[in-house]
Amino acid sequence: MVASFSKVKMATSARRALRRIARNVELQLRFNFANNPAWEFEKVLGNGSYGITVLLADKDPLHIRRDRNNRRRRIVLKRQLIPEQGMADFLAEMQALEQLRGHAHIAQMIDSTVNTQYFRSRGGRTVVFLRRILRALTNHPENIFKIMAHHRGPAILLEYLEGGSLYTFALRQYETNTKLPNRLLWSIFYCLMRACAAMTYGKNAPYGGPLELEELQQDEPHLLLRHNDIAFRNLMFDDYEPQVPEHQTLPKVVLIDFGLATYIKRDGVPRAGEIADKYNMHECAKLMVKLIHPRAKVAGDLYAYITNPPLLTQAWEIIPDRYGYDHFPWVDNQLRYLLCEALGDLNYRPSLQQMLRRTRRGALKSASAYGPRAPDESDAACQAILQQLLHTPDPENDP
Ligand SMILES: Nc1ncnc2c1ncn2[C@@H]1O[C@H](COP(=O)(O)OP(=O)(O)OP(=O)(O)O)[C@@H](O)[C@H]1O
Repeated sequence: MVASFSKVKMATSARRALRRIARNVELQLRFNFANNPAWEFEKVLGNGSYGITVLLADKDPLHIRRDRNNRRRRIVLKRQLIPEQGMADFLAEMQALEQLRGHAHIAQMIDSTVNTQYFRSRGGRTVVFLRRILRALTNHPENIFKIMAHHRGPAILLEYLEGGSLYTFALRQYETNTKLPNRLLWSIFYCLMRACAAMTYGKNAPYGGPLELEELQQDEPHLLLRHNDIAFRNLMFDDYEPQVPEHQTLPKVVLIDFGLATYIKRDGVPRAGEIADKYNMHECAKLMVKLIHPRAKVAGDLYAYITNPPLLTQAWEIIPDRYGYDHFPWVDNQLRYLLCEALGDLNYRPSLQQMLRRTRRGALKSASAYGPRAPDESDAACQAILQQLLHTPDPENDP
């Protein structure tokens, strides 16, 4: 009892210390950007154990550098909290994001460096002055590294995904006890499967090119990439895409944060690709169950036997119980049984190819495909729910 009390105390003081360090790094960054003619520090987006993530905006006084929605360009900057700590996480994230650049369901890395000090200006005062003016006019994102050049350590620049995170979405859904339309559930699930497909092959596309919707590749070697941190907070809503049927009425969901990503060793591991796929898909399927039943016990290793189809699964709580009572009658049966399979015994889980096919079919179902027990599945109802769960300002976090 005493030992566990002191453990809690240590964890609390470690958390407090981390918050203090993050606050200091934030102040330092605010100071760095305070009088910069090109970039402005907008806000802190979050911080983990090793890094801080902030939002920067292009000052663009002449209104010549707008984003695709004709708004000010914004960029996400990730940097270390403490020099040398978490270097492996940064390197892992840079490597994975570089390889996956060009995939539609992965956050797009604009640029990265292992050490911002490489960007220190050299030359006399006049040269430095002229360079500053030129930079303010063109304002290449690389300038951000130059602004931080007197700090040691890695930094990553990412495209800003402004739709909000699935964490906020799931939390508000839970708090408001909202039944999600099946179309929204299928659409999110399909995006997650596409993100899993993205992790099977590298694209190494240059930044700024068109994004490709992920399909499994027969001829490419499997990347064997495991994300290791697929969680609501690491999934972000992006934009609607009029040219992509499944993103026309519902926005795309994108995977971020590859700091804990690892590659399965190819040598001597039979079916290593399948193992990587099933691991990533399993994490996604657990999140989907949580969106249907926020209190479901899918976090541990608790499996139960179901009879139809006969299998051991972690998703038993979302289908009718053994007395035939259905707690979630409004949720599409195809979706629920697919989740039971995806969270079933490892040897019987569907392949990524099957998951892609079945989630695509689900995501393309129309609003009228659902019976009277389903919630309102219309475009307007789905958008109203997104509006309520994502875009309503949070008085605590968005004062
Ligand atoms: N490209 C992005 N667009 C918008 N918001 C982002 C983006 N990348 C990160 N964020 C926000 O910043 C938060 C922290 O980012 P990230 O998860 O990459 O950092 P981290 O230090 O690894 O944090 P954690 O360990 O908590 O996952 C995210 O939860 C998300 O809300």
